[in-house]
Amino acid sequence: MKLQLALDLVDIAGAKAIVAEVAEFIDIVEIGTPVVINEGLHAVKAIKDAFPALTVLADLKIMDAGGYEVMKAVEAGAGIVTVLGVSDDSTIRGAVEEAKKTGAEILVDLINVKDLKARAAEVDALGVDYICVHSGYDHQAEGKNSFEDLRAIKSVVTKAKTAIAGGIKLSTLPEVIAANPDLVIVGGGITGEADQKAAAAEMKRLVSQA
Ligand SMILES: O=C(CO)[C@H](O)[C@H](O)COP(=O)(O)O
Repeated sequence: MKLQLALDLVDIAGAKAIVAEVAEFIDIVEIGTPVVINEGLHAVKAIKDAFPALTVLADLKIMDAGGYEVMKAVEAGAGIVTVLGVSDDSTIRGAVEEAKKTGAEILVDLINVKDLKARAAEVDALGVDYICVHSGYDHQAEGKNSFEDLRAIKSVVTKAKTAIAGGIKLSTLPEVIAANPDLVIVGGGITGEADQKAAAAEMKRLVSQA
């Protein structure tokens, strides 16, 4: 089981500072959608240049032009790029085809998908690398999480790795780990802590035991 740090509410300098603190405890660093909106793909390049050993995930939440947008993110240094599960199959196919040219990976984010099991099975058949259940900030504000959703998609996904994101904290991590995802994505559960290094270290310890 791997641990991904999601960086959403920082600029490039802030992202570098946090990653420098916790790099030894994370497998993947996510340049979150708000960071890409603010800074562009320069943020992906800056983090990959500064931390070449880390896989950088570009959370572009692609909805159209999958091949082209994946190409640009990979050029910037992304090893994983996100595409929305609600996008058309042709968009996901284009993203997968482009990623395969360079060995990059595609994570499909099922945020706002209504029939999770059906879409997860369809997306799995398209050859994506990760399928992620996700309660975004707006859903978290309504008190939702994706723990049950993870169990649901794990019953139908046979090829892709599974991932979970959205409001995961140290206190809820054991419940997440019990559902056995391949990848746990944590943003505020690390970045919002006074001691980010200690939070990341403890999360890594728990995830590594699974
Ligand atoms: O993609 C995102 C929001 O759309 C976040 O990166 C993801 O939800 C993880 O962050 P947090 O743990 O703070 O919820």
